[in-house]
Amino acid sequence: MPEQQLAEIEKEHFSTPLKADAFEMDDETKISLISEHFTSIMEILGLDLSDDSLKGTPGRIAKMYVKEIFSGLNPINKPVATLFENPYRYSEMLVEKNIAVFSNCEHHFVPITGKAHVAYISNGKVIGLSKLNRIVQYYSRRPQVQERLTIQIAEEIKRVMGTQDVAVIVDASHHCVSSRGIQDAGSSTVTSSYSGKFKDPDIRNEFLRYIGQ
Ligand SMILES: Nc1nc2c(ncn2[C@@H]2O[C@H](COP(=O)(O)OP(=O)(O)OP(=O)(O)O)[C@@H](O)[C@H]2O)c(=O)[nH]1
Ligand SMILES: [Zn+2]
Repeated sequence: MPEQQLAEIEKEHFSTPLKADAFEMDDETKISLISEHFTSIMEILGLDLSDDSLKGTPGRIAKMYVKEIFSGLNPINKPVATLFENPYRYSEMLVEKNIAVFSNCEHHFVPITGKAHVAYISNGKVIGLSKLNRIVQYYSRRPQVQERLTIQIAEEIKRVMGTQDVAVIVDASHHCVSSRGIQDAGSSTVTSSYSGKFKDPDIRNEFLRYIGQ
């Protein structure tokens, strides 16, 4: 098994709970099995799978789970960060704000949608901006709780940039709260992670000002 897959299974307090054999099955087998199981779910619900519009749904869902919305479970899909030298000696914080978050709640498997705002202070290198968006997208593409998503994004930026000076805010709506259950469409959930220099209230406030909070 590739090293990054093993590393993902070895548990940190912020790791997604994964089975030891999580990556032993290939994607095509996962898609085929999920499709079979989803066929059963739809049949139990009473749907007629010979219908032209419904018949492809189990396969579509299986492919979507493995290749799209849960593709971030497999560290093979983790974005590789492009780092650059910092000859211009930019030493202030860099903020990437309003990064789209499309995730799914691990309790109900319905969407979590919102925004992430991330910041770091360079420890020598700078990162290609889009890689910050990609890190957010990668960890969003798992069944999630927002607290863990926030920490996973922060830990990955710290690891890649070799600095503790990282801040992350996620502001998201949970469809399990809006479309079912309590059915409160107006509320959203804000989570944050501040490390290193961002523990300083002045630095933290500068970040909050940039993101308009
Ligand atoms: N802390 C946290 N809770 C979450 C998150 N996403 C969903 N939840 C909550 O997880 C809880 C699951 O509670 P249960 O009581 O087992 O589920 P339920 O019967 O469907 O609860 P209701 O949503 O209240 O109908 C709910 O209160 C959800 O709102 C998240 O990202 N973080
Ligand atoms: Zn939920």
